[in-house]
Amino acid sequence: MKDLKLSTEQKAAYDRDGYLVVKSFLSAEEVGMLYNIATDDDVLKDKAFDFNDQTGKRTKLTLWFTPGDDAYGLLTRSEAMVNAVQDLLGEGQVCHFHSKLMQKEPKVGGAWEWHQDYGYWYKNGFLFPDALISVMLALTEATKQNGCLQVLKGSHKIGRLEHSFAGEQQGADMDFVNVALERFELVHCELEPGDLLFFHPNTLHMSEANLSDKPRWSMISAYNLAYNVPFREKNTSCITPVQTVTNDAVAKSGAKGLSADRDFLSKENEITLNVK
Ligand SMILES: O=C(O)CCC(=O)C(=O)O
Ligand SMILES: [Fe+2]
Repeated sequence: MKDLKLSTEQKAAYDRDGYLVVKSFLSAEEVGMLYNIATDDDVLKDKAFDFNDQTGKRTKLTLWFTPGDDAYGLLTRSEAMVNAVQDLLGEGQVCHFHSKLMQKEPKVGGAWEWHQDYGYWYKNGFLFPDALISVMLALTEATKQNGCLQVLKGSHKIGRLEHSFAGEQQGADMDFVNVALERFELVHCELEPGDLLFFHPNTLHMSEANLSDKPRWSMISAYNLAYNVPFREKNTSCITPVQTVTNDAVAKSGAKGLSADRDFLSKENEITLNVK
């Protein structure tokens, strides 16, 4: 794992563009181990649920809140990751809101409509979007062919847009999205395994269905600063400061998978499916 010391230029790029790519954060061995856990682990499979797009295509995802001492928990608690998040979010105690393993399978992996993550998190009752961030870690390569993430560069400056249901997802108001598509540059965030993509909760993003014959797996972790106390979300991980571990913890974890007694999200408890 690379010790991420973000430069002033990288921080400025995040503030200006609403996203930042960091190449080769994990070594090939580390990302190989994480991908093997993701594909072989029965707990991760059992706790996965389908999230359907508008056309009925599905993305499997497994979401948990509190980071443990398994390889994924250690990764999200690593000093490198937490310090990078701290650099981008500024002052406050860094907390892990949740991580989700996105399993976009060949031919069936669904699309994600244009949205802002704050379209969801507003419904959880978070007041301060600037205190939240998403970090995508590529476990496989993500390309145009297998449905990599697309962002509108600089669109986080718009502020929160209205969101409504698009399948089971939250989609941003398309009148605004269509204008934003004319005014902001569209960037395909192609990633290699082990790369990171940080993005602001108001950055408009989407991804196409995976019609290729290659899987597109990734983990998306969301972090929050402790002062940003949500009024609907009942899980306390988002206001519990991360207990950091050293950067070699993942490599030393012995490929430990998630335990079944973690606080996994079930679909019935997903707030955005229940709040209008
Ligand atoms: O994995 C993707 O393509 C996008 C997922 C996403 O934007 C989300 O879960 O909020
Ligand atoms: Fe998103």
